[in-house]
Amino acid sequence: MAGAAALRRAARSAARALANAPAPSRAIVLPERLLSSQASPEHRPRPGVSASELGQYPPERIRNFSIIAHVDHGKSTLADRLLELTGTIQKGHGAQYLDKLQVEKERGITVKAQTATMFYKHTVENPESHGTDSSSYLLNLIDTPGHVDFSYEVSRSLVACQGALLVVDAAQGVQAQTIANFYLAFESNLSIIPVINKIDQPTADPDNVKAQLKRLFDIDPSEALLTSAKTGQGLSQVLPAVIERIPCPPGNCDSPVRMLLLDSYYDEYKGVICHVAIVDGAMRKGDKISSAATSRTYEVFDVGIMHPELTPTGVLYTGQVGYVITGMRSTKEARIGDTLHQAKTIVEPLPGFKPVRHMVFSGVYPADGSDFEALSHAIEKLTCNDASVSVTKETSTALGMGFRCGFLGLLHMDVFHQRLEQEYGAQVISTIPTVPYIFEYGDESKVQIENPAALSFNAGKRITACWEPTVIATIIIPSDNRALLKYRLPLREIIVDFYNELKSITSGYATFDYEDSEYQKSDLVKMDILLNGQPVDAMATIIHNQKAQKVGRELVDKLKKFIERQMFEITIQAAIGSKVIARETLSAMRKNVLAKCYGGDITRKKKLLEKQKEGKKRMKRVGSVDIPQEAFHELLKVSSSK
Ligand SMILES: Nc1nc2c(ncn2[C@@H]2O[C@H](COP(=O)(O)OP(=O)(O)OP(=O)(O)O)[C@@H](O)[C@H]2O)c(=O)[nH]1
Repeated sequence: MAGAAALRRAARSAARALANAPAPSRAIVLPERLLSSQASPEHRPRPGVSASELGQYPPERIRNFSIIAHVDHGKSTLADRLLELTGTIQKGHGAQYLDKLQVEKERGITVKAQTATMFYKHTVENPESHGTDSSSYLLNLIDTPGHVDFSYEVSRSLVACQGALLVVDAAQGVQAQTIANFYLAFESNLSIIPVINKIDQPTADPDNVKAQLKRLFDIDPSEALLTSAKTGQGLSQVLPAVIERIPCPPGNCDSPVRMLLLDSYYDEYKGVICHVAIVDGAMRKGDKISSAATSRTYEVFDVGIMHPELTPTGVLYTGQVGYVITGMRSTKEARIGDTLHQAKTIVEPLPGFKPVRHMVFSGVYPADGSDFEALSHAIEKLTCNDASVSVTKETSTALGMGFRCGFLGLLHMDVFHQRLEQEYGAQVISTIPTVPYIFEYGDESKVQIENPAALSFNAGKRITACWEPTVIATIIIPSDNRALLKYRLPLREIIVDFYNELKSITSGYATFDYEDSEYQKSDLVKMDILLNGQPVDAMATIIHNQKAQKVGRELVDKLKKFIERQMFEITIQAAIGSKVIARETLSAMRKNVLAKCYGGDITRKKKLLEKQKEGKKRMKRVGSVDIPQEAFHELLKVSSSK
């Protein structure tokens, strides 16, 4: 930790040196009433922001910062309060302004990083005149997700920032993602402002949290701000600290324009909207800009800031963060991490982002086979708004045509499915998620297997070795003896239910985070599931050899519960190669659903038939056996852990 501390100090002094804004003597803290009453006139939202107005904010009057924290420590609530404080949004807009997606509102989690531009008047005492000096600042705030699956979003957001508010719950203290996020920010050389939030809670213990921050990150306790995003207490300290402790963005105002493409999404009416951070120069409406990745040139149709909705300004200057709309037809053209620059100039591309590593793969198929085109369209649209999913077409004997998708984790996969349903009305069946394994054949060729069905043990090739991905897991158990545990674990073991189990055995107290690590040699086998003797390719899994027997039995058992009895007997088997390791039989059903409709009530009969049809939509027919979607979902829980 000593090395880290020295690094940290060096980073901080470099950051201070970068901040060429004169160091104010002491900030005047805004009165608390500002937080509870209407925002003052200069902070009220304005209908638009003109180019000349934006021109009044050179880099030294700009601060770009992010809010990072462990899940639920209060990032989005704090972001809301800051937006209210600066008059960017009105009070009483409803919860979590920046969590815009339905899935975010329903789950109460942030999935997508969101940027908002605020205007803020900073007032400092002037010891010479014994009065006060005020200057206006443009602040770009990026609210980031807290869950480990979305740390890629966090690391991307940090590239556009020079500082971060590290929010820590005053009662829970430092948790696993606090550590992960601190290091993401620290490695990006950001100035870190610790914010101990939720001090209104009866169990709040800010002194203890300060001691943890000192011990783990060498943060001076006097640097910590104490806030309650709920009551407003202490919030007036936050923006003055942002101005004073975070350096302004670097960049050359006189160079041709060069910007980093931070994110992109597709809007039905406006087309592709790119979020950008201007590193050098200025971009104006009508300008021609080129992509360093594709060399394509586009005209700037619209440019502006997120205030917090898209607000056209006609221009963006050095250090500013905003949006640009060009003639891009698909987000495939808008590559995240790309450098956009003035057309016909040669520029040094910006470093961009580290490539996404997909941890979990799963097949996504239409619940109703005829809907493939609709699903294809929905996936294309959604991947436009979530570029961290990888998609390739695949065909399954059991499920027909579908897609193999790569995700950052299981929550990410879940959210993707939910968004497909909610935002695009797609009904999907997903297959058991798997991690990417590596297999070596006798001729020393290696393959990465993202779909267990694709692994062939007997196609004339002998498998000589296998490797599986591992992670370094950090677990914090804040009991009487607070402990930080670090383990290397196989990725497969943590992708399903591990977190829930950890929470349940620690009464909800343990927190968990992981980072990907190297591949490790392992003894793996492919297990097939057979229904009436037919292998269901979509249910094949790769599993540790010594667990195969137990998991096979559980899988077969589970399937028996989920597959409805049909007019004939069904045998359910788990097999490794030609060896059956578990077997169950589902006896034939005698009555059919319409048998209940005695008396010939036609409306009732129709209703029942419709209900049956609805149910069928979520079924997949394998051979002659109907399998409900839940069966696929439940299988993944069994096939992962234990
Ligand atoms: N008592 C108290 N509750 C707070 C405070 N700040 C936030 N909360 C509550 O804590 C919960 C989580 O807050 P969020 O702002 O959603 O947390 P988050 O860090 O953005 O969560 P993710 O986006 O999922 O990572 C919500 O129920 C908030 O109302 C606070 O200062 N005091």
